[in-house]
Amino acid sequence: MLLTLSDYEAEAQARLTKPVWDFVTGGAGEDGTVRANRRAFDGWRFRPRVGIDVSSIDVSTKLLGCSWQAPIAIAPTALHELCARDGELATAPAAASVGLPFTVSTFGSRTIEELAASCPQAVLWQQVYVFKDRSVTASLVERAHAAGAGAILVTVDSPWLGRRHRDMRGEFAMPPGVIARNLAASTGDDPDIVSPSAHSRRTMDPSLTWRDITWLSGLTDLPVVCKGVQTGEDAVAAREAGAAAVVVSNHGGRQLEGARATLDALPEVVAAVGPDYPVLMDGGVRSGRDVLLALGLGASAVLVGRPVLHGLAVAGTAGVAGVLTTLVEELVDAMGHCGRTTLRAIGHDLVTPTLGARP
Ligand SMILES: Cc1cc2nc3c(=O)[nH]c(=O)nc-3n(C[C@H](O)[C@H](O)[C@H](O)COP(=O)(O)O)c2cc1C
Ligand SMILES: CCCCC(=O)C(=O)O
Repeated sequence: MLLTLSDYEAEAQARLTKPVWDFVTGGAGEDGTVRANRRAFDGWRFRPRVGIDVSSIDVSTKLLGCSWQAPIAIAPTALHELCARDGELATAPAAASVGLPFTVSTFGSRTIEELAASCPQAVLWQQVYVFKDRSVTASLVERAHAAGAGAILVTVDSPWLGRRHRDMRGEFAMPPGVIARNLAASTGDDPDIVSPSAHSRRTMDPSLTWRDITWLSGLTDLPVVCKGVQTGEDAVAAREAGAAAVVVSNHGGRQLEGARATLDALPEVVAAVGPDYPVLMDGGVRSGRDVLLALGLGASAVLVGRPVLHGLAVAGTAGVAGVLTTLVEELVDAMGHCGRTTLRAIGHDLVTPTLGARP
């Protein structure tokens, strides 16, 4: 029975080849930060209130110029065709049916134009990297705008891709026929991503600074969101560079082994930018209760990465819709039991450190 996101994960593992499973699941080094992201949620418990009418619960929100049915978006992950034949073409209708934004990766196996045409109801965001060749980044932004995207997420944690031991030991190579078509539409040819790590060394720009974010913000009227911020200082710098929001993210533990859990970094970031600036987070969110803890610690919304790929591998569109619906239903359930009927009613008083879990 597919009751929880762990059920989808186990079923996905049974369906994917080992190299693809390792690529999706793995992180930098020995996966220490991947585990930290998950464990951090165990460090917090709820302080439920009772005596409050919870017969009607509204988890919808307005953020970054669009309406969301719940404070959850799909994080950008490369190449959905690794997990399902139609790739992102299967993901977009699931996001649209649940009413949540879908961030298309630079390395999407389908172009943002194809996705916008095939699923006009979907709220699509475009993730970009700052490439050495700035014209490729600018082209991604321009195409996203023309395709009707709602926001640009610029990933700032990737001078190159992290040292991912699982992929290095398994000598991961992209399966033949899996093509980064979204990037290809901006470079004009099929980018050689057989080794993602080698491709990143050739193309991603390690000289990226906040000046580049200012440049990027000047290219578009769309909200620009900085993804990959892990400190209060950098959140303030992102805001000064023109970002409309930040995503507290360590790239799902795939970049710096030893980075702290994102849930642990979140309160510092929220304190630095104040309550009126949108702070999103991702990394290890695997239930609606996790979503609620993140909101209690100050997040405006969360993104989910791997669980969407698990849903895709299990049952395409229906699988992704199942994963997203589960998260929303669990969030509503937990809010009711906590005596909270709207997102506005969620504050730091909702959470308390787990006794014995923290020094
Ligand atoms: C297979 C895979 C591919 C990813 N590709 C990208 C990408 O192309 N761009 C990006 O900014 N982040 C990428 N990420 C990171 C996700 O956007 C997100 O930060 C992370 O998956 C969140 O953690 P979670 O998987 O625990 O939810 C990728 C993550 C995975 C697992
Ligand atoms: C082919 C690009 C892979 C991207 C990726 O793995 C990541 O951003 O984590």
